[in-house]
Amino acid sequence: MTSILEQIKFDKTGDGLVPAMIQDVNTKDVLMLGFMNREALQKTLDTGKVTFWQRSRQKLWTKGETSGNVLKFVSLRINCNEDSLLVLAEPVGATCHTGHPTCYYREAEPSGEDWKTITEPQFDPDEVYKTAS
Ligand SMILES: N=c1c2ncn([C@@H]3O[C@H](COP(=O)(O)OP(=O)(O)OP(=O)(O)O)[C@@H](O)[C@H]3O)c2ncn1[C@@H]1O[C@H](COP(=O)(O)O)[C@@H](O)[C@H]1O
Ligand SMILES: [Mg+2]
Ligand SMILES: [Zn+2]
Repeated sequence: MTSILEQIKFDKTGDGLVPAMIQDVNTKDVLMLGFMNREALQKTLDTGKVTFWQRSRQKLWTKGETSGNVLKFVSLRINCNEDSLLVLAEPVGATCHTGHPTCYYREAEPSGEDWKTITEPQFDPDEVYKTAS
């Protein structure tokens, strides 16, 4: 096991997970937030593809395994308290399963009454995530 992993406080919330925010290394856009356990982070480091622990399915999930829209791992940052991660990555295609480049594609102003869509979808989700049946 890589020694940098030893410093990360995976046990804080009792589920062996830390939040992992993904940022585009070039544009600095915030792309998505997922959760990692040791195994997910080790796989990320080993393969160079950002991999999460998906809580509902209780399994490892390499982003892009269906869509091909992977996140190429570039580097890792840790916060002061060592209980969350910032992953710098190079996205291949749009990150969000809605087709938007980032999962954070809606914005509300302080005075606003609704969420405004601030990016354009880059693909049609029905095409990319064809329903298996
Ligand atoms: N592709 C995505 C995807 N891309 C980005 N995200 C973001 O990733 C976050 C974490 O994923 P999940 O919510 O699935 O994981 P979790 O929060 O641990 O578990 P639950 O919310 O399911 O309990 C989401 O909140 C989204 O903001 C995605 N969440 C889910 N998917 C699904 O993942 C599947 C595979 O897609 P690809 O990885 O692109 O091939 C498809 O079925 C997609 O619908
Ligand atoms: Mg979720
Ligand atoms: Zn999304």
